[in-house]
Amino acid sequence: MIEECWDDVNTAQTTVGSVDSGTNFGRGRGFIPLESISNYSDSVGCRNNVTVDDLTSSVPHGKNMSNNADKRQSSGRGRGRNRGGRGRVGRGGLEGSRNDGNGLQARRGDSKKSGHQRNSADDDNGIRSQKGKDASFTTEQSREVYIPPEPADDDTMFTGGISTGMNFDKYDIMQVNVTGENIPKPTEHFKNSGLRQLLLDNIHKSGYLRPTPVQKHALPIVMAGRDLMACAQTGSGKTAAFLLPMINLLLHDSKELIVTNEYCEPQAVIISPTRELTLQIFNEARKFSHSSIIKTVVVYGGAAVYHQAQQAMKGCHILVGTPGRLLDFVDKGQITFSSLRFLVLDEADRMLDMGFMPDIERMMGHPTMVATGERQTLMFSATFPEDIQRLAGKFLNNYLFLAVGIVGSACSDVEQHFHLVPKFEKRPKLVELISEEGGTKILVFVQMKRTADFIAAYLSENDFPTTSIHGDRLQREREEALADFKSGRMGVLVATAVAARGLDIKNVYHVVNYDLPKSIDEYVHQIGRTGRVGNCGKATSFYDPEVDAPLARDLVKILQQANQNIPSWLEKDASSAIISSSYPRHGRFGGKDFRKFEHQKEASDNTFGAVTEYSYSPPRTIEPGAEW
Ligand SMILES: Nc1ncnc2c1ncn2[C@@H]1O[C@H](COP(=O)(O)OP(=O)(O)OP(=O)(O)O)[C@@H](O)[C@H]1O
Repeated sequence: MIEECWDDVNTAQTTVGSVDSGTNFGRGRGFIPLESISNYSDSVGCRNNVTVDDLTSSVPHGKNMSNNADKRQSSGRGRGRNRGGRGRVGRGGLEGSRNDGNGLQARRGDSKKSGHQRNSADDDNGIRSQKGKDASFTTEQSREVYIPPEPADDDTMFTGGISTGMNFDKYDIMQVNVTGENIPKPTEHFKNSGLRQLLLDNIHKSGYLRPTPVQKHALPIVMAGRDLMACAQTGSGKTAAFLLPMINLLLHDSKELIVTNEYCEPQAVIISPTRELTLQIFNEARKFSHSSIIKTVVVYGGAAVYHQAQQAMKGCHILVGTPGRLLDFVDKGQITFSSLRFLVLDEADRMLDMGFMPDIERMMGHPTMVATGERQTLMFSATFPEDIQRLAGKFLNNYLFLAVGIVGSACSDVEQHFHLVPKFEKRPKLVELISEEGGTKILVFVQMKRTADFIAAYLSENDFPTTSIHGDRLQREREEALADFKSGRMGVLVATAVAARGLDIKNVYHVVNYDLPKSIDEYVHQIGRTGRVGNCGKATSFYDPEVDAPLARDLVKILQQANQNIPSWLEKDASSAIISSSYPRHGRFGGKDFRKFEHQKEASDNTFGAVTEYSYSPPRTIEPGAEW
């Protein structure tokens, strides 16, 4: 596979950490001229053209398609130019691909060399192709050999996090439940948590003053060597909750790092569902282990395999990866699990759903995988449906279950608004909303990749600097889009579900669900991109009764739990809604550990070492609305 990639280097356009200069706001990198995707206006916002069904097919319908292709080729702007260029010089060129009229090429054909199907939906729209693996490994997308920029290695790595907001103190009154045997006591402060000085220094440099509830509980649990399934609301510091104690143990009880010319044996593997989240966790791990001997490597789809292999072959204690790319290295014997001490599934419910479970099972069943009980397995998410909890149980050993707040509930710092908007009125409504707010730091979620491009182009044409992120964009473009949004170069980011989970972006004040997701859990994650670490945020959702009615009941429940206003029309829809069979039916609001412990009721003294349930009830309920 590496040879294949080297071949790519010779034949395809090579990008080494490139950030193109772009042009003006709205017409810089990532800008697609609206005229080149004019048939999309039919699909997204106007009547008398294509239908929702059309939107779900792989290429758009409409007779303008070939014209658009021509325009795209000749316009020479934005992605059309890049892709045309790649097609010309890359192996196979444009063969086997067709233009989707959006400045993008819908890829067709096979990838027989790898046995993988070409499919770009590895982490898109919450649905992952069974065939796709981390499909970018072998897709046409990877023909641009992308080597990501070197990660920061100075003090700037400590400045990326979000500063705590006015509601940070309210974390202390959240209800926390820990169930399982022999529960360690929570720690109140970082300084007496038992973390090593190096970690305390890095925590301090990161601007953390006090641990969040999930950190207070997870730190001693992980440091005690226990397995953990943890659920805490979005933006409440789950990443540090597993990284800090893990790095502490890797340093405190250090073991020889095993690496040869052929393979590397990481001591901790962290798996997450999307590339950008994986990259973010990698940077967090580097930040917390800064100035230590800990080496961290990242592997994810869409970036050059040979480059990642080179990094891994230098040896790493911590390996962060997306499942597909990680498995590819494992299959080639370049990464083995023989020295594994920690296995972390971030966004664990997503990692264990139907899309990713086969990959996870393959890893868990790998001949080199260390058995449960001999490794520590940690699972974290803001949502943890009961049926997924049950599935997860087989990968854990006598674990503790930690729930901060109501499992699967939305962050109460996010003000949630709903507008009844039929699909043909969404576009003007979005422009109205964005105009009211001056077009800055607004994250817009859509369901379809092509909708993302269309809306991004449309907003750009209307002088709102906008970019997009979705599974059909090249990895370089995805990372640039995110960087542009983070830096404020682009005020609006239109995203599919690739950006729904985990991404931690400063100053996102407003999330707009242009399209509501199909599951309530994804809704919780999407609106959780704002209102993080005690900051207030706002989420506005366009509710199209024709499409979204099956979600109404769950939405009402989420709004009730977060003490939010519930529009009467939504309540009405909820009471009359027939739950669609396409909607997940699992116990979405399973608020507790599904396991039953003998003596669970009797154990109320919370004595260290003898407790089966540690429960702390706050003296008063949280009423976020009162302060807004
Ligand atoms: N104790 C703390 N004090 C101050 N800031 C913190 C603390 N812990 C974490 N943060 C910051 O809070 C932000 C959110 O953290 P993180 O991304 O880990 O949240 P999360 O719970 O994993 O969210 P999600 O469910 O969306 O993945 C980050 O910017 C992080 O740096």
